Formats: sequence, structure tokens, C-alpha cells
Amino acid sequence: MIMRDLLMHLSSAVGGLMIILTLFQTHFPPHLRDLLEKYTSKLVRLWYPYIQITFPEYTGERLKKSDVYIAIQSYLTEKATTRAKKLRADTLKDSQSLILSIDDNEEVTDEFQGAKLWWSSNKIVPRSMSMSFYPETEERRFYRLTFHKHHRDLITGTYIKHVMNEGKTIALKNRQRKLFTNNPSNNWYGYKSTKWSHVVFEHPATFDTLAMEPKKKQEVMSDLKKFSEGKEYYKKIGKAWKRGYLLYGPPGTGKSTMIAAMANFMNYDVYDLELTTVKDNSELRKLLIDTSSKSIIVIEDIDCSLDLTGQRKKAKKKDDDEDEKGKGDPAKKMKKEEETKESKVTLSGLLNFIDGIWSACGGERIIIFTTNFVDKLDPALIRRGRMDKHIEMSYCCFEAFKVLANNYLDVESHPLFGTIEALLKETNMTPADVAENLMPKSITETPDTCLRSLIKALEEAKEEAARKKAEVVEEAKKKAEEEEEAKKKAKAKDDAKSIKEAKENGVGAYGKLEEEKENVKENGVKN
Ligand SMILES: Nc1ncnc2c1ncn2[C@@H]1O[C@H](COP(=O)(O)OP(=O)(O)OP(=O)(O)O)[C@@H](O)[C@H]1O
Ligand SMILES: [Mg+2]
Repeated sequence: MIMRDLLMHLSSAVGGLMIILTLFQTHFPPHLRDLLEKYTSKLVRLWYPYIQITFPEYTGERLKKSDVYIAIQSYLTEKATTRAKKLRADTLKDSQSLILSIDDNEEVTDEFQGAKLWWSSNKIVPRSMSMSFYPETEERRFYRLTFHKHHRDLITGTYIKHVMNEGKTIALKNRQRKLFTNNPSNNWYGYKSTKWSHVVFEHPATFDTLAMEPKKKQEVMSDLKKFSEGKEYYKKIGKAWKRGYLLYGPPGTGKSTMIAAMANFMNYDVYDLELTTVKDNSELRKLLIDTSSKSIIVIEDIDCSLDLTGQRKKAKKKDDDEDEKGKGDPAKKMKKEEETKESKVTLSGLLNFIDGIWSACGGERIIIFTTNFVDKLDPALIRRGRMDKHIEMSYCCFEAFKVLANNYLDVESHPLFGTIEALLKETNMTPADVAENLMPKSITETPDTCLRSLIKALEEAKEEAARKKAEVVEEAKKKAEEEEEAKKKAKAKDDAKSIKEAKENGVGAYGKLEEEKENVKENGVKN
């Protein structure tokens, strides 16, 4: 009975309030209404004990998402899954995993050092219904943090920092690594401009599956680990937080596989830079600036990408020639300059890319070059400081073979291992070839048959190598004999020539000699 009376009173009170509100809105002049609203909210704020902070989704440039917003989103993702009642599910592009976050107008509570706080996710939809090319920027989302004014210092000083750090760590844990490749520069401008395109990085190679000498492998892993923990150290010694690796060795020895293993080990993105499509040095710089930290920038087959060995010298020689002639046509010169600009990235541009002033922006980056011919590269390019660590990927040794046997056949030891060890010492076979021989080609093949086929391949390779060596020796011998013969012939020709000349002149040493001979003959006859 009492409850019913209470409800009746309440509904009549609400009804009365609604009527007053409608009268207020329709009959009050707008400026008086604004004034009244202003003072009412001031009055409310006077006794309202809570503080609110708003974190908008976009700041500064229109299309740049705020880092703080992203960090809060990640932080709240964990809270949301356990505490919020209204969740929003987004699928990550190209993947099956779900990301849950708190839905619009939903609230979650959090606690920090005894203080209670409330996070809410909000959205403002503009009233204008005008059409826009950028619909996603019309809605303005933001997070709002509410807390008691007693905790002002704790929240603004410590808590927000804690949220940022936690959020970044969670984002890193959940992030999908990407494999980027550079776009040609006509894609760089206009709406949806992108310098790099990406796919999800899903290479399965790891250091466990990589076949190489265990000591060498361990060394590379320690080097990477030290680098990833070296933020303070690099700061202390005044060096940009980056490291260069040069991977060199014959084709099929695992250079590209090593890069994938490194990316998986470090949890970094990979930027595969195709230098031949980069127009000039300034484009190269722009690409560098557009890479994120925690990434590996790769330039594969650096010796093929550019004429790095010759470019500097050739350009210089050309200039010298022009100067010597002293009649360089200015129009021609300009055209030539344009042409050279078109042909693009120079050695010095690449050197600046690696360790110029711009290379320091972003931090925590690894630059890797691969090549089959290390001797072809300009020493300036691979000196320490640019390419800090040189890693030789060589032919398959027994230790590397054991890794492959374990991976491909699940075999850790086998009576045939001894034969294989001896054969591997005597012949050069790449890990790629060993792996191919170890791979079962049909369901009838067993580890035993696979190992035997590897032995057969190794013996064939050994015979082939011996045959080639014999051929080379034979070739060298033949060449030496031919050279000897040619030398003899040349000498005989020279001798004949000088005798002929002397005879023609009739004087000189030859003439005298002949005279003396005649005298001896005559005297001898007389005596
Ligand atoms: N050291 C290795 N460990 C494990 N697998 C390897 C190794 N080397 C080569 N392979 C196998 O051989 C294939 C080719 O290797 P990879 O592409 O890494 O060679 P590469 O050195 O980059 O050759 P290239 O110089 O031609 O680019 C890989 O897919 C991998 O399966
Ligand atoms: Mg490769």
C-alpha cells in the first residue's frame, strides 16, 4: 500500500517536472535559458565531488588516432572482458581472432591503490546529416574517466601513466605482426595514400627450426636479446637504438629464413624494402620515416638492387671526362642530371638511410642486408657501425643437419648419421638441398629411406665436385702449357726479328760479329 502511494507521488512529481521543463524550453528566451543553464551547472559542480577527464579518439591531424586513446582501449579490453556487461567485438583484418572492447555508453569500474574510478566509452554523432567522404571521422568517440577529487594527484600523476604502460604492453602482446613492402611513389598521395602495403606476417621459421652451428646461432640470439634490452645503454653511449646485420653466403643457406626467425624471436614487424622501385634518396628517407619502431628493415640481395660498387666511381669519372672536354652543353647537362635523378638511390643515400640523422627517428630498429657476394659490396656500406654484425650463412655442417633431421624426420640419432657426417665434411651442400633430400616425398618413405637418399645425393655431389675439380686442374694445366708455348713462340719471333734488323742495317754488333767470324776463318786457314 505504502509502495503504491510512493509510486503515485513519484509519477506525479515527474509529470510536473516534465511540464515545467517543456514550459521552460518553449517560453523562456534562449539567452535567459543559456544563462540559467550556466549557473545551474556551476552550482552543481560546486557540490559535485567528482572529476572527469576526456580522452578523444583523434587528436591533431584528422586521420591520426591518438596514441593515448589506443593505449586506453587496450587497457580496457582486459577489464571489459571480465567486468563490462555490454561488449563490442571486432575481428582483426585477415585473422580469425576477436578483440573485445567496451561498447558505446558502457561503463567499467577500476581500482588503483584504494581509489575507485569509472571508465566510460562515449560517442558523439553530429546532428548535421550532410554527406561526407570520410564518414568514420564524423562520429567522435572518446573515453571518459571519472574519479573522486580526493584522488586527483594519484590519478593524474601515477594512474594515467600506469594505464599507458599497461595498455602498450597489452597492445604489444595482442598485436599482429605485419610484413610490409614499399609502394611505388604514385600511390603515396591523395586519399588513402600509403607508402607501405602490408599483409599479416605468418612465416613459421624460428631459431629452433633454423639449421646452423649451435654456437653461432646462440651468438645471434644473445646479440638480438641484448639489443632489445638496450634502450638505456644506447642512450648512455649516445647512439641511435638500431643495429645492422649483414647476412651473406651462397643461395639456399638460410639467409631469408634467418630473417623470419629473427622477426619471430623479437616479435617485430618486417619491412621488405624493394630498392629498385625507390626513385631517389629523398623517397628512401620518406620510407624510412614511415616505418614503426620494433621493426626489421630488410634489403635482400643488396648487390643486385643497386650498382653500389660502381655508382660513386662511375659518376665521378663521367664528371671528370666532362670537365676535361671543357665544353659541357648546359641543356645536355640538365637532362643528364634528371636522368641520374631518375636512376635514383645512390650509395651515399643508402649510407645516410642506415646511419644518417634521420635513421634515429623511431628507434628499436634492425636493418638487415643479404647478399650472395660479400666481396662485391662497397666497404663503406658494410663497415661496423652500419652493418654491426656480419653473419656468414654457410654450407650444411653436421650440427645443422641434425637440426634438419629432427625437424623433417623426427630423428635424433640413427646408424647412418656417421656416414652422413663424413660425407658432409667432404662436400659442400646447402641446407636447402639437404632439407629437400630429407623431406619424405610419399607415404611409403621412412626416415631410413630419406637418409639413404640424402647419402646418395651427397655421394653424387662429392663425385661431381671431384670431377669439376679435376676439370679445373686440367684446364689450368692446359692453360699453363699454352702460355708457355706462346711465350716460347714470342721469344723465337723476337730473336728472328732482331737478327733480321741487324742484317738489314749491316752494322752494329751483328756486323762486327760476322766480320770477326770471317777474320777467324781467314786467319785459321792461313795458319
Ligand atoms: N639454415 C637453414 N635452416 C633451415 N632451413 C633452411 C636453411 N637454409 C635453407 N633452408 C631451407 O631452404 C629454403 C631456402 O632457404 P632461404 O630462402 O632461406 O635461402 P637464402 O639463403 O635466402 O637463399 P638466396 O640467397 O637464394 O635468397 C628455405 O625455405 C628453407 O626451407
Ligand atoms: Mg633469400
